[in-house]
Amino acid sequence: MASIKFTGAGINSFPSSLTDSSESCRIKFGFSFNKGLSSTRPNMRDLTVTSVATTPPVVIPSPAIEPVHELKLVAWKSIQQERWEGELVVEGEIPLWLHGTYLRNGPGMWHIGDYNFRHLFDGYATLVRLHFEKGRLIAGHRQVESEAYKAAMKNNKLCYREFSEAPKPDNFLSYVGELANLFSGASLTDNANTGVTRLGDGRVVCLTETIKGSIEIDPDTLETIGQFEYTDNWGGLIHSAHPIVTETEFLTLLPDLMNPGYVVVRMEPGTNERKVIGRVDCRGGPAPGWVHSFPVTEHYIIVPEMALRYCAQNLLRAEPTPLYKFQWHPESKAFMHVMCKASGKIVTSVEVPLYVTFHFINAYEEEDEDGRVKAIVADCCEHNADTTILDKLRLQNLRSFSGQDVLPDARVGRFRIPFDGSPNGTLEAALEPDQHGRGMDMCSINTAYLGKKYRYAYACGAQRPCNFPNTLTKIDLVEKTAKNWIDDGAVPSEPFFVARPGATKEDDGVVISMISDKNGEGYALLLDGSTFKEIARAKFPYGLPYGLHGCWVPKN
Ligand SMILES: CC(=O)/C=C/C=C(C)/C=C/C1=C(C)CCCC1(C)C
Ligand SMILES: CC(/C=C/C=O)=C\C=C\C=O
Ligand SMILES: [Fe+2]
Repeated sequence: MASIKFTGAGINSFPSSLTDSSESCRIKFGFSFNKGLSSTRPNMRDLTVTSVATTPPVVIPSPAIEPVHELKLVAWKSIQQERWEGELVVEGEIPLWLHGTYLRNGPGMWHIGDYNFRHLFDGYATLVRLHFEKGRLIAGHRQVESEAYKAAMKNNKLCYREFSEAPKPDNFLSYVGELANLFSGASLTDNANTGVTRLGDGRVVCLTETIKGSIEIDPDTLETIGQFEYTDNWGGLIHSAHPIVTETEFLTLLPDLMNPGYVVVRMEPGTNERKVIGRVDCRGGPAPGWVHSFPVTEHYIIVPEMALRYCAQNLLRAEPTPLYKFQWHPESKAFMHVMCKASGKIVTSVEVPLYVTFHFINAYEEEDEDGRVKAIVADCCEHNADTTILDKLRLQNLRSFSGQDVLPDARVGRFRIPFDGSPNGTLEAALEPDQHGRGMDMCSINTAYLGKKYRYAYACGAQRPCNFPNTLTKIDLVEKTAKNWIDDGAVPSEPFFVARPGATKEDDGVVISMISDKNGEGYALLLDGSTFKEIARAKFPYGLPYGLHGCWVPKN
């Protein structure tokens, strides 16, 4: 394995035409869809119901390997049927101004037949939709029909490389073929299971870390429209799972594994063409740090270089390592680079304390009394430079909570990146982590404050003991306090803030989350953005898987 080397300009330099793959293997998937449907592509309208009672769930046969402590919680269990839609009964009051659709994406099916996936991030994407109108709530979910998902259904086996799972080669020749496919990108998954975003032009795209896993969907029917194809010649295989998307642009980072660095690209609404803003070379090695997300300010793009780095050898392995496709290189140090958005020039690059993060929360520029930028502040959900969080997200760990407090501590990590030429930046907790139970991930802000000085962040926190963040928390970065919401034994998904139209206060709006409760059921929850008190909830016909990230599609 060690003798295999990447050749060419970089893993992100292969032409995208080579990354496409056919549905090479076809057999039936190991469970049936809704009753009465003969086709594997049922029409969404056939499934629409007006009352939750009319759609009995189709139950999937139990997985072959049962968890040690069987929980009723369904957050980590595969979705029970491919799709559903119906109106939910609302307890409490949905504000009449809330008009639009909240979409949430995330891994929702973790098995193929009787083969069980290992890691949370391996699951096939399940989209959930909450449509709010005139105080009513229509909900639905549907699987994203990626090539990886469709091939698994047809062949009853894994056909593409997922986050931790890889197809098993039958013999040495197919192993060599598999390696070739890895270099060309053909074997990488397009399972767009991380998030969903609404582009400035209104198109809605599901995303993951592989570029081919950018899939356009219809926000009304949740139907898969097809692969979102980037028409530039940049090609490339991987990008950040969390682009920065506004009404005027789509910004993302393309890690270059061959010549360690990151290319920063921008795409305008109405186009599929990414244009290069600039490039930053890594200061540590041997490979770029993992960039699941990155922050921006009004004038700068911050490129994080984490010591948890992509690892060519681990990319080639069929069996997962404790750090999956990554390796921890504390000796290589950690850095934050600041690129000017207008010129693409690196204005400063500082060494920072070691850190581990999936999610940046926000960043802003700090000015001196003459209005000159003196520093950048960038906040993230920081796991105390402890990489074990990745392994804690293995399904076996998530499914086997025994009452022990096994969730590693996390905090709001605040970087300060000085502009005075100092070689170092700082990283400190922005508030006492006990305020949010030392759990911290899956964050959102009022998007009107993106890149600007802000006060509030919403995230999942912890009430200990726990094995996963189990509260919703509203962080006040000025008062350095948190308000926490909990339903004992439940797992809430990412709290998503939607501002009230016309609001002038940062926290004037609602927070949407979906809860998987201890009885195996689930409900949509609305909290008041300011008081953080419940204003409405609506039970789903059956509990849904955890899910990851969401977006808001306003109705004009
Ligand atoms: C769900 C989530 O948050 C992250 C998903 C990450 C994925 C699917 C990463 C996939 C990858 C490969 C299949 C090979 C190349 C590296 C990497 C991008 C990690
Ligand atoms: C759910 C999660 C971390 C929780 C830890 O406390 C990370 C998800 C990352 C991908 O979006
Ligand atoms: Fe994420």
